[in-house]
Amino acid sequence: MNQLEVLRESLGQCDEIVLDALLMRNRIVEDIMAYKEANDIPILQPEQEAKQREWLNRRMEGRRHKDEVTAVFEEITRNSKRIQARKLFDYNIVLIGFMGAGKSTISDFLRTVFAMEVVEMDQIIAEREGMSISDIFETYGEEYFRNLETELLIEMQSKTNVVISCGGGVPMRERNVVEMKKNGRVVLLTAKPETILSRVKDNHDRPLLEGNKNVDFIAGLMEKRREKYQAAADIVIETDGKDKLEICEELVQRIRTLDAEE
Ligand SMILES: Nc1ncnc2c1ncn2[C@@H]1O[C@H](COP(=O)(O)OP(=O)(O)OP(=O)(O)O)[C@@H](O)[C@H]1O
Ligand SMILES: O=C(O)C1=C[C@@H](O)[C@@H](O)[C@H](O)C1
Ligand SMILES: [Mg+2]
Repeated sequence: MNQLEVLRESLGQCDEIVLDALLMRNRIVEDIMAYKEANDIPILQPEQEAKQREWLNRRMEGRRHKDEVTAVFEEITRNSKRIQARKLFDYNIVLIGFMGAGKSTISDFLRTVFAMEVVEMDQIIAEREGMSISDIFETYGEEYFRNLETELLIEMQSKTNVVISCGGGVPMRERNVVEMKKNGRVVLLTAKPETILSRVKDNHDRPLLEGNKNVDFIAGLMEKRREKYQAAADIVIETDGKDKLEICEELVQRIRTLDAEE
């Protein structure tokens, strides 16, 4: 063997070690999940990720290829999260609820902890149409917009492990509820009108609430929608006084219970 062949042989041996270590690591990730489930330990423990990052920083301090190694570990972490998510849900999570209930906040947190893809329905529809939701309503009318919502829900049925953050009016159409349930668990996030007001009062991106930022208006609109929201929901989570970690942990545990019952 010439020197090049020797070096390639060594590289191949390194790849074997990396491959075995990755397979072993993935098995351990699954074992940790199973242990948490069997012992009723919280599934979400974001402090673990921080500890692993600190460990890597310490180990790579002042060493060559720190950025490259860090990038590999980031990808490993992302994949571990995806393995966990796939073990927990083999369907989509559909978040519904009143404006300010926390659909986007919880979607974003689920993306952070489980590396799940997030579909913000309003945002995707606005991007695809090349105009804001208000402009779509004005130009083509509400029926056109509602049809786009239905089509997007149907499109999502071919995917799994996606978090769908619905526009506020999505569950008002019965057909939409039928479509979202075909490959999704529907989670209704609720909050008291006072909580909603405190969350949305300084924001101007919610046309329905502009000029209506008071508890009476919010309570009235919420009551009008309550029945349809409740009817659509597989799970209802009250969010008042809870942070996003508590809400996501509750979501995971309630979904597990629901799956176990079926
Ligand atoms: N559990 C929570 N505790 C405290 N603040 C929260 C909580 N959930 C959301 N918020 C805050 O409330 C505001 C509204 O939340 P978010 O945008 O997630 O609501 P949404 O349901 O997506 O609303 P919309 O239907 O209008 O899109 C944000 O500023 C967010 O930071
Ligand atoms: O509650 C609603 O009917 C709506 C809420 C927003 O998310 C947008 O989807 C649109 O403004 C309609
Ligand atoms: Mg939102």
